[in-house]
Amino acid sequence: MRIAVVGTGYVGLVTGTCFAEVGIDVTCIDIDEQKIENLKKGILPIYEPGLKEMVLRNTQKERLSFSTDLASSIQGCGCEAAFIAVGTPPGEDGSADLKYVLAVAREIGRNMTDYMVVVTKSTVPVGTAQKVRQAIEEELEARGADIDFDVASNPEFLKEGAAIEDFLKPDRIVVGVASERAEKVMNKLYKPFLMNGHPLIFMDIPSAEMTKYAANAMLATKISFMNDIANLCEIMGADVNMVRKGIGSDARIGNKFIYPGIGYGGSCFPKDVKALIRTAAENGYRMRVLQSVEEVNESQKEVLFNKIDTHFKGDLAGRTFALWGLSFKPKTDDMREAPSLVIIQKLLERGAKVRAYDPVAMEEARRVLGETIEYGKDEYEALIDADALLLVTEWPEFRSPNFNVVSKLMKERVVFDGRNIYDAADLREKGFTYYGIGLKQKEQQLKETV
Ligand SMILES: NC(=O)C1=CN([C@@H]2O[C@H](COP(=O)(O)OP(=O)(O)OC[C@H]3O[C@@H](n4cnc5c(N)ncnc54)[C@H](O)[C@@H]3O)[C@@H](O)[C@H]2O)C=CC1
Ligand SMILES: O=C(O)[C@H]1O[C@H](OP(=O)(O)OP(=O)(O)OC[C@H]2O[C@@H](n3ccc(=O)[nH]c3=O)[C@H](O)[C@@H]2O)[C@H](O)[C@@H](O)[C@@H]1O
Repeated sequence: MRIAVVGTGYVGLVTGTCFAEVGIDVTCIDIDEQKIENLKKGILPIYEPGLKEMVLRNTQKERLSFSTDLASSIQGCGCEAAFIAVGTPPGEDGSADLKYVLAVAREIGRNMTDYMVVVTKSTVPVGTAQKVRQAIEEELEARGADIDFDVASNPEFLKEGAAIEDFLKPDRIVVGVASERAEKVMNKLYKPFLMNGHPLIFMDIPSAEMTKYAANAMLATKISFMNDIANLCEIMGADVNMVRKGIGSDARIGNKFIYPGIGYGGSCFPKDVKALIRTAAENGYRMRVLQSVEEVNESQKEVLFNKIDTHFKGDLAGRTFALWGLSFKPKTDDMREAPSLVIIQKLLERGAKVRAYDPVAMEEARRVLGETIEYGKDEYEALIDADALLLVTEWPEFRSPNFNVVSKLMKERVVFDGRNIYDAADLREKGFTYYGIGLKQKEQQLKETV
């Protein structure tokens, strides 16, 4: 079986490589010539655990190849499906910008020679597959070509940092189709991934498109809800870690995705929540819950900075802050909508200095932040003479540092833990002033004043 995957970013590259891994012949296509040249040499554009080895293995076995030429990847080569996996960034009004998706659809229409299923893998609003169909039909008509084709919607649910595992062993695969022929092709493609009993759920195309937004919106809602609860815990003298365990053991609620923190980031939750709100507004409906989800998230990104500002009584100019973790979450180099960016910007605005360390995102951070901050060679170097440590991304290597070394390196022993990964009592015993998210700050303050 042969397929083409257009767009070799986080989703396209993982999708193409995982399909190749199960024996399908895949061509990954991108308009970025440098990216394709690098991929041909085994240099990956992104950091994703296990991906490089898998790319190399499958290119060596000649099941996976890279090209900038979409035409030759779909013409007369028995290509049964073309996946569109390009970006759908937010436009100015929050709606998903479909120009990249539709540009690919048009190119497919200009070049296809035989029946194929054109699959939208990108996250796109309801109605997009229909627009893809129309774009292809217009191009075929302009060519005077009478070629049968189908469109399908196959949203992707992988998480960065665990993308391969998520793709190979998905909780479910959702496919929206409008014909039996398309269903057959998609069934054949995904059969190898169904060995573990995970369901392949076929549905109509609009429902598949909506499923993706509903999933991300629900996950974002869980996070904002917990952040709201965490903030209230702090005010009332409760401990959100206890509350999290208390509610998470109810199977109806579940113990996953209820960790409070400094707001959700990344390329998807922020943009997809905005896009769904926008879609609803365009159709005369107000997504009241999601508007609040977004509002809570925006203010949550400032929570750590506000704690810092309060602790230092507004006197931040000239101080040095060590920041551990720059990427929006561990195991990725992705800096898109990372809460670290908000914290850094606020500290710099107040005349403070930031020295950061991240195991893999420093190159990407340099691209975004330039030399506005300093970069440590490792987590300990970032701490030298720092007024406080800010734990921003919970990379495994930050979980149990040697706090004796930490305290010797720092000017002041203050820790602001944006992910609640440290034991508050233990750190306080070691002489640190410790701030987490939603912890018993009130009781602590009371104790301190007695
Ligand atoms: N990043 C993630 O974890 C997930 C992303 N998604 C969705 O998947 C889509 C892609 O996201 P990412 O992979 O993160 O994007 P990305 O920005 O990492 O990659 C997109 C790629 O498409 C290429 N491209 C743009 N126009 C093209 C064209 N005309 N022809 C060929 N290539 C073209 C770009 O050069 C880039 O390499 C988005 O809609 C996103 O919402 C869905 C699930 C997970
Ligand atoms: O559509 C997408 O692109 C993807 O978006 C998310 O994946 P991702 O953004 O890679 O990362 P997550 O692990 O979901 O984390 C998102 C954000 O939520 C935060 N988060 C997550 C979980 C939690 O309990 N608390 C919390 O604050 C993380 O720190 C991070 O900033 C979804 O989890 C994927 O299913 C989806 O495919």
